[in-house]
Order: sequence, then structure tokens, then C-alpha cells
Amino acid sequence: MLTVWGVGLAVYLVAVFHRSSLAVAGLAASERFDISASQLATFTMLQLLVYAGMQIPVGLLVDRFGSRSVMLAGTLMLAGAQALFAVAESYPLALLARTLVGVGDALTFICVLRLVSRWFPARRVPLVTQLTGTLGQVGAIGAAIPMTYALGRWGWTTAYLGAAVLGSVLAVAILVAVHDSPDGRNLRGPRMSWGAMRQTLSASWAHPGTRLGFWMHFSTQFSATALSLLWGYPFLVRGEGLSSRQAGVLLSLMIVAVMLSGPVLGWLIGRHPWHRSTIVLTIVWSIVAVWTVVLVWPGEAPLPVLVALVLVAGVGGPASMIGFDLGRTSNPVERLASASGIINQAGFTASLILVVAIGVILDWRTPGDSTAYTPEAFRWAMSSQYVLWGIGLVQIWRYRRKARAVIDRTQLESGVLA
Ligand SMILES: N[C@@H](Cc1c[nH]cn1)C(=O)NCC(=O)O
Repeated sequence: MLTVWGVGLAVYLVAVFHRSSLAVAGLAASERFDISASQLATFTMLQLLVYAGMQIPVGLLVDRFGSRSVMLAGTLMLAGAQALFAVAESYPLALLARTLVGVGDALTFICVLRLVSRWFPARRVPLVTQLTGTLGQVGAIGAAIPMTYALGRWGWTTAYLGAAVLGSVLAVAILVAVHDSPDGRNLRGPRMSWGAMRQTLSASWAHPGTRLGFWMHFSTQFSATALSLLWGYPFLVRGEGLSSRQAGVLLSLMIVAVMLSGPVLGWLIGRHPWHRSTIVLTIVWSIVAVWTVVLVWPGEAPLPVLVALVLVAGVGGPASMIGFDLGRTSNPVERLASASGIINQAGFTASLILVVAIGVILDWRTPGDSTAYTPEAFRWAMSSQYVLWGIGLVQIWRYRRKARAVIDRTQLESGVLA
């Protein structure tokens, strides 16, 4: 059980490593492909778009072919994509490589979730799921430190080829160690026609628990994702007047918040599954409150307020994992991956909308073609989050009432559901 989870976790961690491996290579990429800042940002947006768009097909694939086969395909795809990125010398080829990174990345997480719910007793699943999400984020730290070193020491091609080789080694580990469930190496679902796929998806979506999970995932993670993937550093430096070093420390603190809060939330929802939506609502309101303090503060917000911002926003990442637990307890195991796919696209779609909205509003509020964004422009841009929070909070409130009307509290609390 632990070996299977260990390999699954390693596959997810390496996927997070691949997805984040461009964050520290921005300057090198601009020089290599001779591109502007917005062309560089296109890499991130494309990756998010492909990742979010692939979630439903991937969920269906996992229910049909099992975690092992899909995870193997994802790992090989990521390795191939990074190898292509290593040798690409033109911008279009590099875009193709990043698109394939998005596809490979999309193929991994849902597989690991399904392995966890097949291998662990139901009561342990919330905690192990949170640990998976939390420990997987170490891949982002791995991408920052070793990739910076490798790029400086060996250059672009060798650094990215090295990343590709890492993926290929994992493919061997999957072949040797991963079984879809204690009952078999490969667990195939029934053949899927268009009609069957439509039925699986609509049955999943029809359950208010799946919709509640979707809106939980939608509302919790976009703030932290937009800060960590693209806008955190410019916001803290240009919008709030921090030094580069202070901004770097604050963004690392956000990862500390993820690491500390993930296991606590996993334990909490395992003990109080009926109150999962209350926990999520409390976290979303806290994120809204701390952002509001930052945005209404006259001039630059003081450092302790910005520390509170990154810590509270960081908790949103692990809080989004609670959405998957709603999917698990609201769907039979044969359509668990499809439900997870539906839920997982929510937070990444919201993050993509926010990343684009911030860019558009910054350009709108900044005179001419300049990228010297002002604190005022950032205030406008970051305020676009209220639209997403507003939609998310209303939907969580609606579907929490509907889900509570159909979920049997006694069964849920005794761990029977799953
Ligand atoms: N919200 C994330 C995972 C996470 C856990 N802690 C911080 N972030 C999520 O939905 N992950 C899916 C993925 O592919 O990473």
C-alpha cells in the first residue's frame, strides 16, 4: 500500500516539478526564444488552459483504463515534452512543448487520487489525499532550486534533458510497483461509448455533492495559484514596494502555509466530514478579509499584513482538496475519477481567468505600452478576485444546502460512504 502511494506521490511531485520548471527560467527563455513578457506569460496560460481542459477526458480515461496505464502515459508524455523543450529553438516549437507538458501534467493527479481511494481504508483517505497534495508541492521547490543551479551550470538543453530523464526513471517505477488496486494490476472499467460517457458525467454532475466540490475547488485556490505562478512577485515588488528578497521570502512562506495546513485540514475533515463546507466557507471568507485589508490600506500595506496575506491565501491550496472529498463521498467508485476531473477543472479555470484578468486590467490601468505597473493599477487588478469569490461563495452556499438534503449524515460520519 505504502509503495504504491509512494510511487504515485513521486509521479505527482515530478509533474508539479515539470509544471513549475519554467518559473525560474523566465529570463533564459526570453533570451533563447527572443520573446516579450506577454509571449513568456503565454507559456503559463497555455499550460493552465490545457491542464483545465483535459480534466474531464482524463477522468473518463482513468475510469476506463485505470490509474496505472494513464499515469504511465502521463509520465512518458511529460518526459517527451521536456525533451522537446530542451532542444526547441523556436517559439512555436517551445509552445508545442509546453502544451504537451500541460497534457502530461493533466494525466497524473486524478490517477493518484484514485489510487489513494482504492488502496486506503475510507477513514484514512481524507488525510492521505491532503498529504499527497501537500507533499506534491515540494516539486515546485525542487523546480526552483535545482533548476536554477542546472541552468546556470549546464545551460538550457542539459538542464531540461535532465528533467526529462527524471521522468523516464519514474515510468519504470510505475511499471514495476503500481497496481490499480489490491485486487489487480490493471483495473479496466466498461467500454465507453459517447452515450456511456455522457451518462457518467451527467450522473456525477447531477449529484449536489459533486457540484459543491466543484465550487469549493473553484473558490479556494485561484488566489494562491495566480500569486505563485505569475503575479505574486510583481504585485509585492511594484504594488506593495517590497524588495526582491522580501517578495521571494513571502512567496516561500506561502508554501510553508500549504505544508502546515494540509495535514491539519486532512485530519479535520476526516473527523468532521459533515462540516467540510463550513471549513471551506471560513477559509474563503478569511482570504477575502485579508485581501480586503491589503486593498483598502492607504498606500503600501505593512509587512505583517502582507505576511498574513500569503499565509491565509496559501491555505486555499489545501482547502481546495476538500472538494475532492465531496466528489469521493458523493459518487460510486467506478465514476470517482470522472467526478475528480469535473472538480479539478474548477480551480484551474478560475486561476486561468484570474491570471488573464489581472494582466488585462494592469494593461488597461497603465498608460501607453509601459509595463511599469503602478500600485493603483494593481489595486484594480487584484480587486477582480471579488467577482470570482462572489460567484463561488453563492454557489457553495446553494449546493451545501442541496447536498445536505441528500447526504446521510450518519453514514457519512461512520465512514460508510466512499
Ligand atoms: N489545489 C491543488 C493541490 C494543492 C494542495 N496543496 C496545495 N495545492 C490541486 O487541486 N491540485 C491538482 C494538481 O494537479 O496539482
